Amino acid sequence: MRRGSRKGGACRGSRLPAAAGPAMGSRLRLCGAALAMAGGAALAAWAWTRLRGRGAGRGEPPAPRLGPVPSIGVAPQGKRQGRQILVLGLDGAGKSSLLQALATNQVKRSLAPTEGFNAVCIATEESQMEFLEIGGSESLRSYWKMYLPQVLLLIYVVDSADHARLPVAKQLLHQLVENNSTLPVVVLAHKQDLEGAYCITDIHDALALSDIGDKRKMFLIGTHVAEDGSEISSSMKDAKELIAELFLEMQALFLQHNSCSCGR
Ligand SMILES: Nc1nc2c(ncn2[C@@H]2O[C@H](COP(=O)(O)OP(=O)(O)OP(=O)(O)O)[C@@H](O)[C@H]2O)c(=O)[nH]1
Ligand SMILES: [Mg+2]
Repeated sequence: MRRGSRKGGACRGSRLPAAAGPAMGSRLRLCGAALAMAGGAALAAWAWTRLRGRGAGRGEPPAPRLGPVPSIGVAPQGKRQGRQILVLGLDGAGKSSLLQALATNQVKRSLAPTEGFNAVCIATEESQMEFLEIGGSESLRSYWKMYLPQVLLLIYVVDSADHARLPVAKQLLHQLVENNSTLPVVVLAHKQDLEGAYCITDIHDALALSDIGDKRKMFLIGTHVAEDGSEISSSMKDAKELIAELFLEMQALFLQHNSCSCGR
């Protein structure tokens, strides 16, 4: 396996330029520090302003809540169907840290492993995004698949420097989406700040993303949350904008589908 550059940017000696896309056979967009997009123009209009404000309390999004894994079929599922974004990945990949940063625009690394689920809400002018992280430890992975049918979008986080566990991360991702050929997937190649972190091209290869169907929308973005207290990196902002836009798009499709079903 080749080693890549840090910081989620261009990949030294990579076979794929930052803006490569169609040649990969799927609708994957590779996104570096500047969120290079390629191929057909899904998500052309970024709407960062939609993400501002309307959180709980003093305009701040609520802090992540921790809790036990809910029984399947009850909250946080149920009537929230069609609004949730599922966040999965191996333990320690950085899911909670990422969510914290996305919710507050500030970096504050989470240190405690998620022992159940972690629900984070980000309100936008148009909708309310509900992120649901299920912890990545082995005992919790059996719950992952149960949440898939009712979410609009899957965010899959990998620790780009955890080379040894990339094959496991790949296997789990492939198992997750094997029976769902259209669920959009955003892969976050996280911890790009770490020495030895694989760049997005290497992560693309290690996860065999080309093999995950050609019907779904798929994106790969390098991210990191570097320093406590600092503002989030531009790649994190790009990821947030991408997720918000994709979420709105999928929610519109979901509502359209539901109203058609009701009219029958
Ligand atoms: N260097 C570096 N460390 C990070 C980054 N993001 C998170 N971490 C650290 O990685 C460790 C795990 O982070 P978490 O956010 O708890 O990981 P998780 O995926 O939520 O793990 P589980 O809840 O156990 O599934 C923590 O010590 C974080 O401080 C990053 O971008 N760079
Ligand atoms: Mg966590």
